[in-house]
Amino acid sequence: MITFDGVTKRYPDGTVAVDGLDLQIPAGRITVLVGPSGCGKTTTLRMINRMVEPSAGTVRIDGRDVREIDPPTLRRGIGYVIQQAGLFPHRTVVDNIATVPFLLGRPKKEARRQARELMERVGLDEAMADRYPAQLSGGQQQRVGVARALAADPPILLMDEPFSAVDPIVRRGLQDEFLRLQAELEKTIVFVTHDIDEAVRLGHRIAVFRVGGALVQYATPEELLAEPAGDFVRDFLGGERGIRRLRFFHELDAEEAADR
Ligand SMILES: Nc1ncnc2c1ncn2[C@@H]1O[C@H](COP(=O)(O)OP(=O)(O)OP(=O)(O)O)[C@@H](O)[C@H]1O
Repeated sequence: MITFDGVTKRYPDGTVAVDGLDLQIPAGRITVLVGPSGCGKTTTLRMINRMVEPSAGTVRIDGRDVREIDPPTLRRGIGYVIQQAGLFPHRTVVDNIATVPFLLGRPKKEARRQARELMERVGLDEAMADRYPAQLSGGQQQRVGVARALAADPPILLMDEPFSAVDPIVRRGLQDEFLRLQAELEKTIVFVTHDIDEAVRLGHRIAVFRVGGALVQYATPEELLAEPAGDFVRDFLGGERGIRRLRFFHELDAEEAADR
């Protein structure tokens, strides 16, 4: 469990990016942070792995204040995936994925073998292994980014708009693959997006923020769609809320039917 307790981030220029945040992020589930541009989603995410330090309040992982853990140790247990994947351009796909195991001193052969296994897990053809990032499509690059973040088998994964740079059809494929993978791995995932459809599709819980860094609602997708907390959330869900709701329950029915 990741806990934010009265967390505020004020940048040196006075911008309050996150304001008095109390939030409990459950282990083993997908929690989505959603809201308009500049509402503090990325800042919130980065306070978990100490890329950003809070101005006030405490972030804890399983009860332990993250300030007590030095950043390299902390980050070994936290995978991080960003938009545009952030791959090393001069390393092959397989070596990009094996980066962290290499750093941890695992033998190269073993790390590469594991990287190939991960490629399969995230749906990448093994023929891609020796290519360089520039020789891949945007969707393939994102898959490499996810595989790389999983390589050290961290219990926590932070994902900042990981699927935003690809077209809607590819994005849908990545989301499906991601849900399948998460059902297997049960990581604690914190996922940032500004796309409410993506939030509803992926999140077990959704935290809706507004500009100024205030959390306006924290709920399951069902609760959010059925009872948006006020005009801001209602407007953010948009006029198509009824359609989204139908689609959401329709997908849920389909999944349950498939489970039977
Ligand atoms: N290093 C910084 N110095 C000053 N202000 C910053 C810094 N980083 C972010 N901000 C400001 O803090 C606020 C929140 O930014 P943040 O990136 O957390 O929002 P976001 O919700 O992730 O936005 P987006 O969806 O556009 O990425 C914004 O007003 C932003 O301009």
